[in-house]
Amino acid sequence: MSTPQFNFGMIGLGVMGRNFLLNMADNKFKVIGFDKDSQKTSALESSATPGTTVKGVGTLKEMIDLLEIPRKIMMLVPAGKPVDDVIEDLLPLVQPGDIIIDGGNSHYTDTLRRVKYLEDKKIHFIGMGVSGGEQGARTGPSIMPGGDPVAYPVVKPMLEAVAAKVNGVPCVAHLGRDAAGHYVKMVHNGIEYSIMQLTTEIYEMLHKGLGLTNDEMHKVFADWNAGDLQSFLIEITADIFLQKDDKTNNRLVDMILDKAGAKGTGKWTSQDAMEIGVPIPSIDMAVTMRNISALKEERVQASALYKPSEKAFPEKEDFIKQLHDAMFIGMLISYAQGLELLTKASNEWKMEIPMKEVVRVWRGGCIIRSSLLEVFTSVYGRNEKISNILLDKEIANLLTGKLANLRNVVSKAALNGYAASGLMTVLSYIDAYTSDRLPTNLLQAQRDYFGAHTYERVDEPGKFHTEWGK
Ligand SMILES: NC(=O)C1=CN([C@@H]2O[C@H](COP(=O)(O)OP(=O)(O)OC[C@H]3O[C@@H](n4cnc5c(N)ncnc54)[C@H](OP(=O)(O)O)[C@@H]3O)[C@@H](O)[C@H]2O)C=CC1
Ligand SMILES: O=C(CO)[C@H](O)[C@H](O)COP(=O)(O)O
Repeated sequence: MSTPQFNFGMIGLGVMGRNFLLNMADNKFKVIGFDKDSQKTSALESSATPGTTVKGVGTLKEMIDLLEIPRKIMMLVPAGKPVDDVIEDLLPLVQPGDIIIDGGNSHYTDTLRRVKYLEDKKIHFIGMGVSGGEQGARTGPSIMPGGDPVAYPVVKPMLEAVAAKVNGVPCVAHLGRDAAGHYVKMVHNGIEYSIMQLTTEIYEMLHKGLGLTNDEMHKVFADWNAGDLQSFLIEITADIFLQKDDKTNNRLVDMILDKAGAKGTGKWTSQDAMEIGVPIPSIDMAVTMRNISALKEERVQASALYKPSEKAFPEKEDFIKQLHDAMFIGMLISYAQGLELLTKASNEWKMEIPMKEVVRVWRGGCIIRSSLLEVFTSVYGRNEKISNILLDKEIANLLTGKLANLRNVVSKAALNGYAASGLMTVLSYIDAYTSDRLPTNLLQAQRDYFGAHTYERVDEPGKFHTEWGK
């Protein structure tokens, strides 16, 4: 048996695993990697920074023998069966006290099951969200671990070393019990879906409505990124407009088919929100719009039957300002809905998620990092138990001044045939959430009429039933 000399092992050396491991090596940890694709394993060492200690091995047994005890082994493999396969492969090799980390986008219920399964075998299991994509994993991701309170302090110094830093503080924290880390990452992705959907709607109106070129749209998004919309997603959107296509010399964005892919985290966010009754319509709509985008052939047929082409908007500068405000409110509402889901799911599923830490950890490294997260950190600093950040006065002030512009954008989109479903949903959500009397009294009357479901009254407590029409 070889002398254990390595600090950390990684299984899965694809986009995320390879980069995360090289980041660990850059931070002076001695690391070892394995992938079932032997080409990825052999490519690992040659991509390491000179002077760092990185080893690729051909079997898990070699990795296990070379790791110091307790072993710290992370996997970044696709969610689902591959995670269970890796666990089964590891079980005959590891020993009680060893730590396995799943850093992929696993469904939180799978993580709960795995925590229990491995607990019985005295193996620590940490479900951990990682965000930042390829570049983030290499230079500093946002890291969202949860679960095992005994194992976390053991890996904490390593995670703090590789995480993104904001003002010198690492973007990692223990985010709650059991599967909380994966729950937080799931909702992070739901928010990501919503913000991305909104940017597509703004793009459509800038491009088709105002006739802006890619260069002009680059400038709009770059300007926005220099102001109160500063965020990774606005920044990369600005970049995307400049990218040339190698094959045609057109801009690449114009050559990409309008069919969105999805790996599932957005849908899971919506499913869980429905399960526990938390309204997150902007995230739901973003999932729905990806589904509509996938119906390309049907859309082409339908457009020949129904669709008048979108009309141009006359006034340019004013409308760009209105679009800015619509995007700002949309981004804020995407977070508000996701954060409310986290707050309520934390209670429902007893995860003890520290909300102030969540928004702090999201400030750097992750796909949804933005300057708004600084504002939310202050909101949770004032009241960590707040159920929805819209109930905070500072947030209300930020939002109300821009609301008229969102209304203008939504009404122009509707009148001119733009499918701005995300922005429309944002506006309806605000109007409903801030309404002290919804028309739901009529709905309750209908339920009682046909099903004797009873209703409550405005003037008296209790449940009532009426023999309607008698
Ligand atoms: N890409 C991204 O931006 C992000 C991804 N994630 C999540 O991280 C995880 C990994 O993603 P990503 O790196 O993009 O995926 P990749 O497909 O690029 O890499 C996964 C690697 O794991 C290997 N693998 C699969 N099963 C096993 C196994 N049983 N033993 C050893 N190796 C195995 C795969 O090999 P093979 O190809 O031969 O199957 C592949 O090389 C996923 O859960 C993903 O959702 C999270 C944040 C961002
Ligand atoms: O986790 C991520 C970013 O945070 C991954 O990039 C994920 O794949 C994005 O989700 P989808 O593929 O469904 O768009």
